Amino acid sequence: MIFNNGSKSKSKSKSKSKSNSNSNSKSNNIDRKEFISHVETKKLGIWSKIQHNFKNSSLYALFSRLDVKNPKTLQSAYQLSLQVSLLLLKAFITLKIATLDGQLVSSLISRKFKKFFKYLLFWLLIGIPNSLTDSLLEKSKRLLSQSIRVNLTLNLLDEYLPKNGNSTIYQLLNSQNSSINDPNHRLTNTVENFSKSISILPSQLLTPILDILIAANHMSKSSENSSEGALMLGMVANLSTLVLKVFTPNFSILNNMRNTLENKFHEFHSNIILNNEEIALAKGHMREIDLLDTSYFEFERFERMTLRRLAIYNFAISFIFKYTLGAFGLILCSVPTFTTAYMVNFQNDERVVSKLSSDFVSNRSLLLKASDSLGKLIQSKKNIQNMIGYANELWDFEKELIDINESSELESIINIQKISKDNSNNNIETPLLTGANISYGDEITFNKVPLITPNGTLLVKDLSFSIKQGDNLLIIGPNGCGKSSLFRMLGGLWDIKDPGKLIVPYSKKDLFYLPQRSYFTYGSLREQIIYPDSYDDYRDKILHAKQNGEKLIIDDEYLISLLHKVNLEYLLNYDKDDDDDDHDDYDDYSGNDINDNGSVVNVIENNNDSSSNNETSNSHHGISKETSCSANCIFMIPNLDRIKKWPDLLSVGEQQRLAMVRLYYHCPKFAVLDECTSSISSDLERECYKIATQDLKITVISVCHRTSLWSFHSKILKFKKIEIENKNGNETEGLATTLFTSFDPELRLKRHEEVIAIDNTLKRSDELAKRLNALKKMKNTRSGRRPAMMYFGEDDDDEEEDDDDDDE
Ligand SMILES: Nc1ncnc2c1ncn2[C@@H]1O[C@H](COP(=O)(O)OP(=O)(O)OP(=O)(O)O)[C@@H](O)[C@H]1O
Repeated sequence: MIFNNGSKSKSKSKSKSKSNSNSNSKSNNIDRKEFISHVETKKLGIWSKIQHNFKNSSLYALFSRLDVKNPKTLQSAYQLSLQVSLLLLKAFITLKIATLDGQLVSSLISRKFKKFFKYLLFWLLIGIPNSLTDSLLEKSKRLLSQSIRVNLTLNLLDEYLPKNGNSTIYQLLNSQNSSINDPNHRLTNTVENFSKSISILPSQLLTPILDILIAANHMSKSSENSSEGALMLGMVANLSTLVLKVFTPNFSILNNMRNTLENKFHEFHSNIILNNEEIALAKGHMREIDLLDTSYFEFERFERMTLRRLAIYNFAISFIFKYTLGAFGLILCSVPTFTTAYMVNFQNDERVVSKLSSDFVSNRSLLLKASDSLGKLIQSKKNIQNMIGYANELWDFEKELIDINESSELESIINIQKISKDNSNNNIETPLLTGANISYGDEITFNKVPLITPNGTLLVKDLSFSIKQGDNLLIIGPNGCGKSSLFRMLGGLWDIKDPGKLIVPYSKKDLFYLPQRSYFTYGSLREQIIYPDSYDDYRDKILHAKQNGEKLIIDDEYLISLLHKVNLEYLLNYDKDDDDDDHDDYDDYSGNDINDNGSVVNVIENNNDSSSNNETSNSHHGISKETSCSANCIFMIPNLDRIKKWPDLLSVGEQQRLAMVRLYYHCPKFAVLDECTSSISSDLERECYKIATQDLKITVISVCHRTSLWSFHSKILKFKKIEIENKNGNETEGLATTLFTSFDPELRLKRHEEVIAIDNTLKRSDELAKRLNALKKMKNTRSGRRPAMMYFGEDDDDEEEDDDDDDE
């Protein structure tokens, strides 16, 4: 089988070539390379060609990434060799059973009952190893599939969520060049399907080959004309495969199409789950049903088409291999019987008849099995094509992840080398940001940084500002001008393009980001607060602080005091009655178990080390025996262990307050607050800012619309959109400019209020001027008195006259 994804990359490079001339020449280069390699492979022999193509295949690339010394890889190799041994054993048993079948018939015909029962007993006994081999084979297939799956998943996850904290997922999902939009599907379904198809491959290939070899060998022993017969059988089999090609669909393409349609359907469902509240409030059910129906209908139509083609294919396989080849096999088996019967001196001797019957029965059973196996061998093409499809999908995914990570790793290495040269210190943590235009310091400085979106839209030509610790910065500007984009650059999600330079703190813990809606996980309340710290980090920090005799120890009590500060202490007793149910619901999810004190014990850790029962029964969140005594002192307050669906339980305002607690816990030097308190009441919002800026001395860079927060800032960065004339001479909104200055909140607020007052007065005077005009018009109409109408009462006229008097 030839594995090649060359055509895919060719079409990919072709599509890119349309977009610009650079990529055009690049794709031409790729085409030329492919052409040269194609010519080179043509010169090679068949075996070398297979080797060459295999080495260029996704399957090879995928497996070459696996670590050979990894226990999981060794386990897979062990399962594979076990499966091969079991298959050989199974073939041997099949041969024995076929021989026994023949001997049973022979003893029956010659009426040797003793022998018959002896063979019957053998036949029964051989059933034990046969059944055992079958069940072990099934088990080894599943274990092989499982170990391949675990190995691949771990490999992919290492690239997907790299330990160095690179924002790989963001770049994968937001990059213009990325073709991956279903990483979840690839990480789950595709990996599972791929592992399954690999695990059944040895038995799919080896069993039929062994069956055919055994049948050929057995027949050659029992018949004189076996070589001619085998030749004829080979020719018929060859002809059959040619006929079958007509009915065989391309399973790889079918598989890819199924995945695409299934993904689309899944995506619509995920959207509904994610936005359930918005859809319910907007009463958008019918619209969603339409979308789901359409995508399901497409999927269903495709499935029906596939089933139709599969039915024809299965019929062809069954008829051609089971019956056509089976019938031919029967003819071959019967040849020795007939040739013996027509021999000149043939006597109807019982011994000869029983020998002929025995040979016929064994040959027949082996040949029928072999013809059936040949069909299965042909059918394994379907599995191989599917497997190649899955391998392509997985390798495309992994390659994309590797490319993203390698580019940022290279930058990271360069930066670390730069730093270690300066500091002559080799043991340096990975920096907050990496890149050619990044340097480190105790400040945040943007120097002529062009603000460009990933799809190339220029938002601000050159953004420049600089803040040091204590310079709280307020960012204001109209919607869509690029305020959050600035934070994306600061967070390393978007590149800093030339000639821009960015100075940031080196350590990751010195900058913290709080968006309008923070991320909360299913888990304990403590986990929500300390995120992204793990329990180990939390414990280490406490132990470190205690060892160094620090005054402030950030432990459970401190967390509770923080919750008090933002009026969230009631979360400690949240839904107390439902606790048991909730624990039941989420224990499985978190891998945690609740002990008698209501604190959490990590089940995974327990399972990992079943030998140390005493150790783990005392353990808390994976903390080992040595530290278990201190663990009891660390996880003191069981109420913080309450596991809930926090994102669903909390209102937006509560989530924002909890996010502020998270900020206080981490207490970074700098914090980006992107409208993160917009749903908190004004008084509490001021209190939250006061704690951050004045009590904890966190330097904030905030986007906020309420003037009540201005007083916490000493610098301002103002975005203003500039109007650009387009070709038609119309003005359109385009770039934004920025102005960075010092900020006197009191003065600014006074001016702001003055501006509002003047604005209101102007508006009022406009209204008064309009009213005056209207009244003047009325008066002019009055002076040219219209004739009184028949149905106007006298009173009306009088009233109008009174009005006129008043006006005057
Ligand atoms: N991932 C992205 N890819 C491409 N363009 C983006 C991306 N994210 C944002 N943009 C575009 O960048 C522009 C600025 O967006 P940004 O989120 O920075 O606005 P903002 O000033 O924060 O607005 P608001 O006050 O509404 O939050 C918008 O036109 C938006 O469409």
